[in-house]
Amino acid sequence: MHCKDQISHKDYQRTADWLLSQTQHRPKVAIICGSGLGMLADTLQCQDSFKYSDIPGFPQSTVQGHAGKLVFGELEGKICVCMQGRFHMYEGHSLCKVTFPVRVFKLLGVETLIVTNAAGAIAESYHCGDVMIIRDHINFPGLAGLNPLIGPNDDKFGPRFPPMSGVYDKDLQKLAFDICKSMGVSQFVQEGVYCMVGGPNFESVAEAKLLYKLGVDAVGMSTAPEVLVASHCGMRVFGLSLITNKVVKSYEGSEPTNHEDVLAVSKMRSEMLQKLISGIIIRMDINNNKA
Ligand SMILES: O=P(O)(O)O[C@@H]1C[C@H](O)[C@@H](CO)O1
Ligand code: HPA
Repeated sequence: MHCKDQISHKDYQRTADWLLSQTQHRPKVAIICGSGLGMLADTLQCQDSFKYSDIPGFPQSTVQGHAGKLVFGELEGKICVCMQGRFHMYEGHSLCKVTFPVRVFKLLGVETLIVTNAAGAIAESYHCGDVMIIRDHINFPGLAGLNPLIGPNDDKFGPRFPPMSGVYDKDLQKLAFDICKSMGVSQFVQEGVYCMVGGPNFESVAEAKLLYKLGVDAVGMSTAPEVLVASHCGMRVFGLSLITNKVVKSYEGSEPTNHEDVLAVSKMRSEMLQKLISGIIIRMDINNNKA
């Protein structure tokens, strides 16, 4: 079920070739926008934008706060492609579909993947509106055998047994910290472990307590499969979680989490995230090519 629709190299190539025929942009950086964070794409200049429904082979977004558009453009001369809306396992997509765009990006020539997500705080010291630089992840569905790399390995993308230690690029983490310092927002910045759960329900109190004991700092319903597939095919990866809610860890008197609050907090911090990600891309070491 994780990869019920086995996708062949030709399928990824067909989508990549179509995109290359529709835009002059040749991105080196791809950004996947989390819930309510799609406005990051608005910072791109000279945009070419494609609805997912118009892109051959692309899955469709079904979640509120995920616009369903692929936007190509420039940031101070650096060429980027931005997913305004990602695909989640809980929408019913197989993990091959969830991660389909990442392999298409690889074939477009992308070398660095930036992932963002909305996540709930498990760590006691985190507050709503904090930004967590992802140091590592726990891929719960992956540990249980729901993994996009299950099935015949495509050696053209990467090895059968890819390592997952050190996947989140340390230099980019340091750069992000430095930029936060220069923006004067260090007080909102955390560094920690993201845990992917399957969703779509938010956690029970007992599950939240379990995640706390496991050393999870923030929990969400995405990101790990995309990071896995990007790392498998040799991309550099950087990830940010926007803390949109405190996960309920007590049976006494806490408000339950809801998606509307998640979107409201994303909106509140969108400008800061836009500036941070633009700053990273502008100062990152990348080469650009035009078609
Ligand atoms: O796409 P992300 O991981 O940002 O979305 C999170 C997880 C759920 O899709 C949704 C819950 O509000 O936000
Ligand atoms: N749990 C899981 N996913 C989430 C949460 C949460 O509390 N907040 C935003 N995405």
